[in-house]
Amino acid sequence: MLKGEPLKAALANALRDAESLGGQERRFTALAVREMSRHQRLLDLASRTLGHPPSKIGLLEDQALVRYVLWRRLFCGASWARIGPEVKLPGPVRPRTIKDDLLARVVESPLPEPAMPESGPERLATRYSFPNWLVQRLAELHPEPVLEAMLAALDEDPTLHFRARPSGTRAEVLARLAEEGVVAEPVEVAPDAVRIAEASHRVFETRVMKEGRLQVQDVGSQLIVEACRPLEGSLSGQTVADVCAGAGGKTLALADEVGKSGRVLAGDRSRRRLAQARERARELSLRHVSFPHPLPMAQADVVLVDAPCSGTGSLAREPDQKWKLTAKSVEEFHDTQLALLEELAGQVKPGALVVYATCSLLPEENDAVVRDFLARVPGFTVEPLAPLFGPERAAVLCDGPFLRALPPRVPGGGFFAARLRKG
Ligand SMILES: C[S@@+](CC[C@H](N)C(=O)[O-])C[C@H]1O[C@@H](n2cnc3c(N)ncnc32)[C@H](O)[C@@H]1O
Repeated sequence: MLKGEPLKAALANALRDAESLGGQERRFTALAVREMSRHQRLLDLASRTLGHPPSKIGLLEDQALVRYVLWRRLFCGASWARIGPEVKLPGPVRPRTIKDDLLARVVESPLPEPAMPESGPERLATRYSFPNWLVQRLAELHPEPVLEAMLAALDEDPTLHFRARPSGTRAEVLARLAEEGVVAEPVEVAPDAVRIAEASHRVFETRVMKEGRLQVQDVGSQLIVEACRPLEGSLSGQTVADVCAGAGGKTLALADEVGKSGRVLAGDRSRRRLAQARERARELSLRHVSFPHPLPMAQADVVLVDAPCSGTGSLAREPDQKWKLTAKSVEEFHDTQLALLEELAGQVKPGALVVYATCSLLPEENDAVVRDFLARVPGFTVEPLAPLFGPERAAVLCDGPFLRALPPRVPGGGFFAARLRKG
């Protein structure tokens, strides 16, 4: 978990092996690990202020321990009486050189107000634990109050959002959840989106969930699927190619949209993720989803390119990514995204709609990819998304011709989509 593997995968592996942990302990462990990564910069500043700079703490395990006790102190308001037993180990289970009395001092010593940087972006980067380069880039795009609200939203453990299925049945699903004692509410900006207002795990035990009437899905992901709809009518009966289907989140939603008279053709470079997508489609008996290789792109009326990206819009869910990304990796994503679009442009049929989407906040991976694609590949035009969403939602969701869902105005992560029509 400390060696550069994505946190989500490392956590899943570690928890799989920790057979003795119960459900509540697993949830707490996952939360604690995410939080330590999420608030890393602020926790390290507190550690430095208390005279223990992380650079002077030799073992990574010890650094993690100090971050943990500081997270419990500063974000959970826990005292040493509570934290002490949590960090005591029955034996030499792992390397650890820090003694309990030092940890106790870290929790109990008065913490002077840490010296905050003066400059706007650096102050925000410190306050909300983001790398300077990313906040500086975002500060070029958004006024400070907007940026601060965005960073604050990305600095919180995200609320789980769900999609009511099939489309248009949200009110019924909400009523069924209420009958089962789960408090949930509609999310205004997306017609099928549901937010659960309490500890999210209970919803997984409900009948409505077990019947497959709810799917975990970000609000932004739901909007991207909506961006695949025709301006008039519905996707019913159409053929959609989901080029970067991953584990199938949007594939399942697209399958609901096209219905049994339509088809979803799903592909992805990762066989492992595609196997997960196949399994999920099988569980929901979505027989009109298939996984041909190569994808017969010329058969598709709509092609969704949910491109690999920096995931800067999903940093609330995957906080470790912010410490791994660099400005250079963003440039590399741009090149991959452009190559992906260029490669399929020649394969899609005339009249087809290509929806290009990311969960990135950065124009390098969004507007610039569309701009460079249009400059290099003739025959495509951008179709504005506002008419699809209607004026009220477009005012919140659209920026020029594009979908640009930004937290906290749109709950959940940040997303982008563009509609490209082949002439
Ligand atoms: C943003 S994720 C897709 C998420 C997925 N659509 C969902 O809703 O859950 C991007 C995906 O693109 C895949 N990918 C990366 N390069 C690719 C390529 N050249 N062709 C197809 N898929 C690719 C990755 O394996 C990854 O699963």
